[in-house]
Amino acid sequence: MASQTGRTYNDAIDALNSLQTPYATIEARRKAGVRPDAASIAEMQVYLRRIGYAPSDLDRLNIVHVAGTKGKGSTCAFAASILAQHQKTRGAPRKIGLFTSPHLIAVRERIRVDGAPVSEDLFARYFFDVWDRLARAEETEGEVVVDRRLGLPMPTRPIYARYLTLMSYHVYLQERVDVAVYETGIGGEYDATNIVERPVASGISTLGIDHVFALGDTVEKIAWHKAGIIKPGSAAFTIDQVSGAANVLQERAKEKGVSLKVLDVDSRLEGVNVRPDALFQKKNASLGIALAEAALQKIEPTFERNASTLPREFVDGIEQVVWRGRCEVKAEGPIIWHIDGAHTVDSLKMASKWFAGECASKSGPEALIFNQQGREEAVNFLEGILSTLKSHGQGTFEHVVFCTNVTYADTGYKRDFVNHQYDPDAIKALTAQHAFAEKWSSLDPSAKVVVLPTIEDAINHVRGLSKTLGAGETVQGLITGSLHLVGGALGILEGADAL
Ligand SMILES: Nc1ncnc2c1ncn2[C@@H]1O[C@H](COP(=O)(O)OP(=O)(O)OP(=O)(O)O)[C@@H](O)[C@H]1O
Ligand SMILES: [Mg+2]
Ligand SMILES: [Mg+2]
Repeated sequence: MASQTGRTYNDAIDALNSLQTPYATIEARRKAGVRPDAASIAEMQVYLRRIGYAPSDLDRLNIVHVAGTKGKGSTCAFAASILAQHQKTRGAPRKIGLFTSPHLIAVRERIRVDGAPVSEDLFARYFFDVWDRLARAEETEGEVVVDRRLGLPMPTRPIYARYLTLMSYHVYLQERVDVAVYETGIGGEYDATNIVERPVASGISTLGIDHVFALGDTVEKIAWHKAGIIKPGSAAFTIDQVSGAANVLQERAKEKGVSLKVLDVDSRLEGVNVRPDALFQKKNASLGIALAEAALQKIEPTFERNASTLPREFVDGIEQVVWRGRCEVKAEGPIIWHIDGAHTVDSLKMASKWFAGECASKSGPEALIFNQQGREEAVNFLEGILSTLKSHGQGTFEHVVFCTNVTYADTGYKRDFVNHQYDPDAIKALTAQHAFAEKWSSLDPSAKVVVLPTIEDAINHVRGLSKTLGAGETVQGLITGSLHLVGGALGILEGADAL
């Protein structure tokens, strides 16, 4: 039925893709120094009203809000997974929302209800509800100028990620979600998710350097943005941070009259199987626990925190959490794929350390598939990967492949991955990939480095290496550098409908 009206899931994704800011506009803004600011929030408030909601409606969602440079998604996944286990045994929360970004395999995974991505039909319905409401509101109200810097009227609809954020509120309010876990997109203060005024709790995961153009080039400036999700009257948690960042978080919390609780690794995690078994993940889990506890305290008057042991549901939630594309291992015959969406200096070191540990007991060649599109500084991330590997007793990669984020050799991007935000000429010419290759060859002249146009080509190249294996050997493949790369790779390894 939906197809007759031209309003299928695919139609929604096509319409959504039309809301991407084209590369040329991004460049022009960058040159003019236009950054997200308070106007971005004012606009989101107008859009929310135009789709029929007041900011206070969001209170019904009991939002758990998470910002941070790394570990946001994992923290959110832990919190949501704990809540899901609690729901299973105790019937509360009634319905759990989980809003994350970016997506790995399909856009609709960004908006989950009770663990599952919203179905294609529901996604299409809610997507076009919002689409139509925004157009109608503009027709009746006329154009609104919120952005005084540019003096331009607000576009009819917000851009891609902001549109999905707006839509998520519609989905969760309609579906009567009573706890919604929200990952910020970029930063916090001016992020589209920050129109929530009374979250149940805010959590700030590990801070570091990323999104320098939007957020600033020091960890202090970045911390200022992230602290923007701390709200008067709501609980706030973080884990230990580098000192500059920690101070800014505390100052900002104090200004708002909030006592920001700094969590150690939760001692109740002793004996709990946190995967991967790494400090960073235990920090993410600790934050997830505190956030879930805060949510349960709000919605379930009888819930009592037990300071010495974790309830069974919490342990199950942590041990059974699924967060795809992060520290994932997949065996494919003689190839063992290690898949991790790390894309900052620190997280790439973390991923390399994890890979080195996984390879310690294996024999056979190691192969890297890497990309990061549209960020020139990524060429400097390569050194960290190599030195981490070496310092953890692994040699180096025998084979290194750089490819674009284009999924398939024949058909190009999967619809959910169409991206207008990168320089199309650079993708065609494999400019970034050649720069990576040159850098890697200078760091490790013995590596066999190749540049290939698509993810599919890169995977097939590594598959080809298994033909020359000796007895008992496997190829250890690491796919990292970009969540788009990792999502495309999972799609290829698992079939196009992988989710
Ligand atoms: N607390 C942490 N500190 C450092 N690195 C981390 C941390 N948590 C996760 N990572 C690394 O970053 C990768 C991405 O984790 P995750 O998806 O939780 O982060 P995110 O903050 O949501 O990142 P994104 O910018 O992709 O949204 C992980 O696979 C892991 O390699
Ligand atoms: Mg990020
Ligand atoms: Mg994320």
